[in-house]
Amino acid sequence: MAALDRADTFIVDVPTIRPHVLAMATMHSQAMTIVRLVDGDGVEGLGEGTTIGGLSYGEESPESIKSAIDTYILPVLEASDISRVGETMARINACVRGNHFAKCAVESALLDMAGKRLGVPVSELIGGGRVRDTLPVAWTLASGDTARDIAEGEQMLAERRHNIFKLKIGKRAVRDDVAHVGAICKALGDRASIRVDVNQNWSEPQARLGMAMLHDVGCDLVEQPTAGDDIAAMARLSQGQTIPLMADEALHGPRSALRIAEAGAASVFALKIEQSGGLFATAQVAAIAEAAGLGLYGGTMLEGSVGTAASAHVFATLPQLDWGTELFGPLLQTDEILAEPLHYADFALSVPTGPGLGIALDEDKIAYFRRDRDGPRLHAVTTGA
Ligand SMILES: O=C(O)C[C@H]1C=CC(=O)O1
Ligand SMILES: [Mn+2]
Repeated sequence: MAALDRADTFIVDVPTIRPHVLAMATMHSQAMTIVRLVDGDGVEGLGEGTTIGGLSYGEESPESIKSAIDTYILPVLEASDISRVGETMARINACVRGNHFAKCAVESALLDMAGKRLGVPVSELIGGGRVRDTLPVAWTLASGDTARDIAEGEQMLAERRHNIFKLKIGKRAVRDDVAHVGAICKALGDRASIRVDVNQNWSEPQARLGMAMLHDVGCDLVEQPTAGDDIAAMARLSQGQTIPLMADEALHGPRSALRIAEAGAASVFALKIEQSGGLFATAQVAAIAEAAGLGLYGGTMLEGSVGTAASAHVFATLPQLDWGTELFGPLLQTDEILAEPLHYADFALSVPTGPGLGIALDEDKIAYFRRDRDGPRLHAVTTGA
């Protein structure tokens, strides 16, 4: 039996190392909603709820994640035995609909505490347990400028940090975007895998043209070219094109995963712990993909180190992770909020080995970056597309 003793939910704004240009927003900083739970024995659990560009990516914002946790989820935790993670999450699911990002942050904190109590990493508490200690990590080239992207890619290859690159497209005309991708494939493509993410910004005819052209210039994968809620269009594209289509925004947990798999609407799933509704739900999405013969990729919502560590623990349980991961979120930020940063080397991220998530916050950094600190504030800065 464990009872909740203290909880703190706060938003942390950390600048990005350069503007990050996506089809729907340009990021200059990242806002992470961190939840810290402490039980009666002083065991602490951490979770993170993070999205991209305020409300421009999905239906939850940093502020709504905090409000859902404080107003509706904490009262459930106060009345629960929080050592029983599955039961506690079932109680939360019974009285809070949707709000997957908020639930994921809380489930992550509960699993962090459970792992610490049991003396095992969170990865041993998910699915069949941990099967790998390192994860291949992609980097997103999204400066908005082709020459700068190529220089950045060269630097990542020289440092042996990344040899998988995702390009954010969908903002410009299809042919201009393909020219940008083609130039990067030509410069880096024999030493790296180049993929694109359209973030739903193409119509079906644009996607038909774009996917065919992208295949011809040497691109390996197209992520969410069209609207995530139009499964029929995704199925037509996925079955009619040679280049593989990866589902991202279309995936919201096991039910949507089953619908997409049944419809043949993707050949790869981008797994995201927040979009799926938590770490357990992500493992269920992965199981559906594996049963359907689909490829797996470990996705990110550009979380900082807490959410990235939680994602890494889930992805470390997957025997087949054919497309690698993109768990580079902490590297996009100017400052690290962990006492000891996550370890990136040789094109891979090391999955933490300590009990729970295996991480601890840097309290000085948190005091400085939390939005509700005293003194001058850095507000999340995001410009529209
Ligand atoms: O996949 C997305 O849409 C979100 C994200 C992942 C990498 C990146 O740069 O943005
Ligand atoms: Mn995506």
